[in-house]
Amino acid sequence: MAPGPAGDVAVAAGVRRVFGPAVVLDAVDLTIARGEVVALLGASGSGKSTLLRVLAGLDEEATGTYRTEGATAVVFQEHRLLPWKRVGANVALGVRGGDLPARVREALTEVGLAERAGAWPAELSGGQAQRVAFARALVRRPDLLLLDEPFGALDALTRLRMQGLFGRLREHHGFAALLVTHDVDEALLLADRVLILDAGRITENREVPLPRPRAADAPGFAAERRALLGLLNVH
Ligand SMILES: Nc1ncnc2c1ncn2[C@@H]1O[C@H](COP(=O)(O)OP(=O)(O)OP(=O)(O)O)[C@@H](O)[C@H]1O
Repeated sequence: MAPGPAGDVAVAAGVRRVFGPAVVLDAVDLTIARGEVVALLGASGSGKSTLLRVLAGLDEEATGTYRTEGATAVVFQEHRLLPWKRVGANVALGVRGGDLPARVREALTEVGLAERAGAWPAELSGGQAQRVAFARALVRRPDLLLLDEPFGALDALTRLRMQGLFGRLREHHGFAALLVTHDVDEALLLADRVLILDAGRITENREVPLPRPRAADAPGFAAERRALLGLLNVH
C-alpha cells in the first residue's frame, strides 16, 4: 500500500475477514494519527478483537489494505507473561538493542514495579501482572499500542488506577493507541476519538469533545455517555 499522509500510524481500507460463511469484518476503513488514542466500541461479537488482530499482523487471512507505521506493541486482557521467566526477562523478551537492562528497568519503573524485576509472574497480583504487560509493551518504544480490553479483567478500583496510569504513560510517551473496550466510560476517559464497529463496518466516528484531564463527574461527560450508549442501542 502506498504511504498515507505523514503522521498516520495505522491505515486500513476495505478490510474484510470471513470465518466460513460468517462475514465478521465486511469493509473496515480507519486511520489513526500519530499520538492519537482511538477507542473501538461495539457489541460483543462485532469483530473488535478480530480487527485488532489484523492490525497487529496476527491474522493473515484478512483481505483489503492495512498497514501500521513504526513500532507496535499489543496488550491483551490476559497478561500473557511466561510463567517460567522472571518479570524482568518477560519484559525483555523479543527485544534487542543497546542497553536493554536499563530499558527494562526504566519500563518497570514507569509502571511502578521497579522492585519486582526478579519476581515470578505467579507472585504478582492481577493488576501487577497487567502492569508488567504494559512495561513489556513500553520497552519496545511503540508508536502504536494495540490494546484488547487491557483493563477488562481487573477489579473496579484497580481498573481506575490502571486507566490513570495509561493516561500518564500516554502523556509522557505520546504513543498512539487503538483501545478495544466494552466500557463507554473508559472510552470517554481515555480516547480522543471513538469508533463503533457494527455489522462489519465502522458506523460511527466521533471525536470526544471533553477537555482533559477527564473525570466521569465532569460537566458534559454524562451527556456524552448517553449519546454513545444511544449509538450502541443501549437505552
Ligand atoms: N478463529 C475464529 N474462528 C471462527 N470464528 C471466529 C474466530 N475468531 C472470531 N470468530 C468469530 O468472529 C466474531 C467476532 O469475534 P471477535 O472476538 O472479533 O468479537 P469482539 O467484538 O471482540 O467480541 P467481544 O466483545 O465479545 O470480545 C464472533 O462471532 C466470533 O465467533
